[in-house]
Amino acid sequence: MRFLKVGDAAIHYRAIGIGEGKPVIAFINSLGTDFRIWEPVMAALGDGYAYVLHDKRGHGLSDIGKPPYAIETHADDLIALLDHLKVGNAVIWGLSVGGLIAQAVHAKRDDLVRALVLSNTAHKIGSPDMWNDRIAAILKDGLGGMIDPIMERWFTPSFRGADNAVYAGCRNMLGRQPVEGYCGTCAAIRDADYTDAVARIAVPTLCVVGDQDGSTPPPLVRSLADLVPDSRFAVIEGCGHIPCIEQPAAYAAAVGAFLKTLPES
Ligand SMILES: O=C(O)CC1=CCC(=O)O1
Repeated sequence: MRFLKVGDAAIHYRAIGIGEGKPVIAFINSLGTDFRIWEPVMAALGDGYAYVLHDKRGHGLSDIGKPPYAIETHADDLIALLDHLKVGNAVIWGLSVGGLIAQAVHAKRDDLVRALVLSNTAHKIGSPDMWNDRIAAILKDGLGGMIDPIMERWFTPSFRGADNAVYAGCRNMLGRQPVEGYCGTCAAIRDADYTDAVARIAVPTLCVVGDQDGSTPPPLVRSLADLVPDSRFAVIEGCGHIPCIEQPAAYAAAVGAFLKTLPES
């Protein structure tokens, strides 16, 4: 179990295969998840890559620090971790708010970024009213009442079966995130607008989305791809907002095909 103190927060992380000469992938999680969501994708991609995973502050085993956060604060946590691990030139693969954080990492430190995978994300997600309503409701009543509507955006109906133990585990994962940390990251999403910054992305970029994503639907992710110079766009079939859980094999295949096109680092 590894932690790195970054400012006021201990960040929980895992590093696999770093220093072995393999291309490095740094994953960034979505809202309300911890880094275990990447296990099926790492299994599908195999040991030809090195991996860096971390729990955003306010999530998983990381400290909560001082919410509300900014996307740039989340980006600084990953930047500190990559510097600590002496990793440069990594594929930064961000899911949902993780994609916003990936955009911020590129804007701040493009020397760290070999390529971007912007998954189920956008340059701007939702509206301030939507995020303020969600924050107010969760601070008042907790996450419990939000789990069902969030699950409807995360997963397709066929995945949300009562007998699907993985689905049950994902409900537990969301419901057990600290309210202050979850709302802290909601505020970061509310305040983020990378519309101008994404036009300056100068590394190979794949924008990818599930065909039934209820949080960042395909037309929104397509609009992100249209803003990023020379980006690629892919859709994962039979999939909601969390493809690393719902369709890990197809997701790893789509991103793996993109990674194989990258110039040698
Ligand atoms: O909670 C949702 O609707 C899904 C989501 C939005 C941003 C993020 O990271 O997850």
